[in-house]
Amino acid sequence: MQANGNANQRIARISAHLNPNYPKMEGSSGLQQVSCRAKGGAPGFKVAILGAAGGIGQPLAMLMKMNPLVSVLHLYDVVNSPGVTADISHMDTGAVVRCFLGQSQLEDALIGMDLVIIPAGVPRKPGMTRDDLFNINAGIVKTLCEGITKCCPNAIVNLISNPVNSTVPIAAEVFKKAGTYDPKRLLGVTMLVVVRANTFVAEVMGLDPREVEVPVVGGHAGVTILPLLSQVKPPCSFTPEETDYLTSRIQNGGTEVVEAKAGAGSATLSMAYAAVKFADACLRGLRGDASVIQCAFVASQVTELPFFASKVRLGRTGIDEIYPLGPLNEYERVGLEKAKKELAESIQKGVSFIKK
Ligand SMILES: NC(=O)C1=CN([C@@H]2O[C@H](COP(=O)(O)OP(=O)(O)OC[C@H]3O[C@@H](n4cnc5c(N)ncnc54)[C@H](O)[C@@H]3O)[C@@H](O)[C@H]2O)C=CC1
Ligand SMILES: O=C([O-])CC(=O)C(=O)O
Repeated sequence: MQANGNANQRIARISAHLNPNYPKMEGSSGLQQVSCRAKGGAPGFKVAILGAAGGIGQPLAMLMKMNPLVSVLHLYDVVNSPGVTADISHMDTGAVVRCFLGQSQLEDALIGMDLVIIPAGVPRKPGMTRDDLFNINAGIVKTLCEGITKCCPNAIVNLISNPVNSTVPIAAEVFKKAGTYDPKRLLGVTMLVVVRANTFVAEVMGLDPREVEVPVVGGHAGVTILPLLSQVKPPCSFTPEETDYLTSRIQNGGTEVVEAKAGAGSATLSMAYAAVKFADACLRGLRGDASVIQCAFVASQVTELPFFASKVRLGRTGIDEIYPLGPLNEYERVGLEKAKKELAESIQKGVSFIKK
């Protein structure tokens, strides 16, 4: 009897981890869920993904479940998160996975998180700009960030939802309103353009993309995406034609995928890869690793604009240092002026959405 009692308690505990609605889910087999939870849980960080059932969210959840720095992984969405959680929780890696479904479970999803990754929102279709997503995604980001202010105001936030040039200022205003804003902890994820830039430069130069580092500064849409080809590592020199080709391909990489997917969304797999690369950098910073440097769209004094993407060093409390742009060539100086003009409007649009 005692043994059965303990076993039942274990099953209940396991099922509750998988879905906080347990035992409301009694119709489903508790035993089926026994295999869904790793024993104990590895030491590490607690990470929530908001929008976890989406095109980015699913592969992102899978890759975060594989990250040894993650001990607890909360998967939140307004639809389909139970299926994604059940699926991913069968992976025999250390992180414990928990499901959260619908607005009423948002706060539970966020309590105690160290890192919150937000890929919630609608993606582009051919013919749309990222800014065309503003009307829907601004409200989604606002609601999710209000949850963060209440439940994990000290978490690092990685914001993926587009238009990043406006959603990051929206998040900042929500946090300011709640009195929880710490600019060191809010990062717009621009890693995908860096990943693309490394790949495209490697292709042109006949290099291994893993050995190429291209700083990409500015923002995350069209001309606001400014690759600094004069600062590529290893040092490369490009003809004017190569510079034009690479700049344009990097700036339009998102559109290239949107068009190839022909109405079925935008980049999801490469984005999940980039998001995990970036989240891992944030977690290594939190752990105290030295010299963790990535590009991100952050509150910044690098230019006269209040937000700008450039290289940042990540540490125990988020951003430890924001690096200046370094020497630019004439092509990049012209690009910078164009980028700043569009960025200023997108930032203001985000700020006004909350301040209106
Ligand atoms: N920063 C970047 O480099 C990139 C950003 N994106 C952006 O990421 C966003 C998501 O893209 P996909 O995953 O392809 O879209 P998707 O439509 O496949 O997935 C979005 C998910 O968000 C969920 N969602 C909607 N409203 C929500 C809410 N209020 N709370 C929680 N979840 C909610 C949906 O249910 C869905 O599961 C888009 O805005 C897209 O433009 C996409 C690629 C790159
Ligand atoms: O292009 C889009 O809409 C999605 C995105 O931000 C990217 O792929 O860089």
